[in-house]
Amino acid sequence: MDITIIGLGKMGMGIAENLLSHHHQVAGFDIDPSVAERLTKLGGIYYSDIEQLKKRDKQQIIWLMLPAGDLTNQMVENILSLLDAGDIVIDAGNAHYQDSKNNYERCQAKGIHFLDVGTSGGVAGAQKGACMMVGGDKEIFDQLEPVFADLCVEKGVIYSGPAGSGHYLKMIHNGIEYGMMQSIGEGFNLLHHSPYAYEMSEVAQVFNHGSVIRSWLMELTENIYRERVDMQEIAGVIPSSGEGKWTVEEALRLNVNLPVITQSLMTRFASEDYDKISEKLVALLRNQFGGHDFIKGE
Ligand SMILES: O=C(CO)[C@H](O)[C@H](O)COP(=O)(O)O
Repeated sequence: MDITIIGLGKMGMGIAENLLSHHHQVAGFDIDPSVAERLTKLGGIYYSDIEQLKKRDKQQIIWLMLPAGDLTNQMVENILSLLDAGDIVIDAGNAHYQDSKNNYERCQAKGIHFLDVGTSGGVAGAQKGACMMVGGDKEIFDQLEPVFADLCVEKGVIYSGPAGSGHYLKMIHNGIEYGMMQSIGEGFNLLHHSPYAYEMSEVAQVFNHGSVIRSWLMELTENIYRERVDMQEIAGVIPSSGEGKWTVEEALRLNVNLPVITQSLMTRFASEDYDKISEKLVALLRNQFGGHDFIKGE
């Protein structure tokens, strides 16, 4: 099929590569023109101007791979005026599901189809075989099913239901990802403090062979230890892009218990809090009431 990708960062370029390797025609636009060379080398066509979308006289399939939020929503708004009824917009970024429901409605109002696609598998997955969770109209999913089959690993694609359901599923997926990563981090931290001199890469390797906790994250853990990364040189700060927070917000909205994922999110926030006023205040309070020592900062 003929697909235009908007957003040729790591994920968008990976999708372009994957599509081209499956003999689809790919055009692409990105505000950074330096990506043009890579896309053309892969066999795609680079659009230097979004207005080039106007030129088609057949159904267009637009694949958005942009940062979630304003950038994606604004791009949907921008391209609506360039597209015709019957065209298809796919948002395969990490949008909030409510944004996707709104974007679906905005497209529908102009007779344009919209699919929200939660994409997992990282950069390697985008290039070689991803996992995709697709929300929107079933007949549009059915039309594009061969494309999803090409992009995904076997059994790695699901039609998840109406608009928003793809990104909703990806949101929960990422919440689970937070909890799993936090659990691995904590377990290995305890091993570092243990009385035994474990070889951590060997531990990760054995955890990955036949054990209950074998997983891609554990494979990545093994890679990290095999690379002999000096942990002293890594700041213990974990940024987050939003999906974990949205997962916690959804649990609060639905009054659903979510302790592990919530704590994983809070641990990220704590890691980013350089001032640590809460800990400092607690130390000062116990000094005030009990005369307990506190440690002065540098
Ligand atoms: O979608 C992903 C993997 O499934 C991304 O890697 C994810 O967006 C990273 O999220 P965060 O920055 O919150 O850790």
